[in-house]
Amino acid sequence: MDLEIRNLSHKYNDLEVLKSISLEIRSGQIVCIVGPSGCGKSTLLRMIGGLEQPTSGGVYQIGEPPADSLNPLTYIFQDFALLPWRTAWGNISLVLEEHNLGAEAVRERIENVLERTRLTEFANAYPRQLSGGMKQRVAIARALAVNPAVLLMDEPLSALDSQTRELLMDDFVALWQREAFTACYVTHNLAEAVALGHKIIVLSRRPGVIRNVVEIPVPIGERQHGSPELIEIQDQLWEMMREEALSADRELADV
Ligand SMILES: Nc1ncnc2c1ncn2[C@@H]1O[C@H](COP(=O)(O)OP(=O)(O)OP(=O)(O)O)[C@@H](O)[C@H]1O
Repeated sequence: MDLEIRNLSHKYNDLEVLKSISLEIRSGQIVCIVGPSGCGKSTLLRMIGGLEQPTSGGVYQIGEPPADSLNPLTYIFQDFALLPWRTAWGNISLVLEEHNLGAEAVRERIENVLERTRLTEFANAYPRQLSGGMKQRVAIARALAVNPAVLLMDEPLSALDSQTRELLMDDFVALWQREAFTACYVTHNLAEAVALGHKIIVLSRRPGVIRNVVEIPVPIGERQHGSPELIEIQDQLWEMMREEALSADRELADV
C-alpha cells in the first residue's frame, strides 16, 4: 500500500501550520521528514495517521494493506509508551488481544517480532529491567506485530543517548533489509535521516511548505556512517535548515 498526501494544508484557528503539502510514500520506502522546530512535522504525521483531519487536501491510501495487517497505520513514539506492569511479551500481546487471532497465531506473531528485534531472551522482562534502547525495541516489536502497512515514527530515537541511537539505527537498517517495511519518520537529527531515509522531505519554518526533496542514491544497507557522500548530503540538509532558522530569527528581530 502506498500513501499519497495531496495538497494538504492545515490551520489551528488563525495559526497556519502546513501549506500545500504533496508527497508520496511508496511501499517499502522510508520517508524522513525534517524541518525547524515548530514547522508542523508532528502535525503532518498525525494527519497521515488519520488522528486529525487537515483543513484542506487529504491523505489517500493507494492499494490495499497486507491481508494480515491488524492496524495499517501504526505509531512508534519517542517515549516508548510501554505498560510497566506487563512484560515485553505482555506489552506486545496487548495489541493483538482484541483481534480474535487464536492463541497459536498470537504466539507465532510475538515470537517472530521478538526474534526480529533480538529480544527473544527478554520476553519475560519488565520495562524497568530493560535499557532505554531495549524498551524502544519492544515498542518497535509491538508495532511490527500488527503487520502495519506504514509505520509512523515521531522522533523515535530522541529520548536515547547518542550511543544507543547509533545502535538502534543499525537495528533499523538490519530490520529493513531483512523484511522491507514502509515508514514515515519524523526527526530533528539529520544523521538519522541520511542513514535511514530513501527520501528526505525538508520542510520550511511555519507554515511548513516542502522546501526540498532529497533522494539518497546509496542503498540503505550500503551506507557507511561518516562516508563523504553521506556527509555531503547531511551538510546540504543542514544548510537548508540553517537558512530557515536564520530567516525566522530575522523575522523576529524585525517585530
Ligand atoms: N492541537 C493544537 N492546537 C493548536 N496549535 C497546535 C496544536 N498542535 C500543534 N500546534 C502548533 O502547531 C505548530 C506546529 O507544531 P508541531 O508539533 O507539528 O511542530 P513540529 O515541527 O513537530 O515541532 P518540533 O520539531 O518542535 O517537535 C506549533 O506552533 C504548535 O504550537
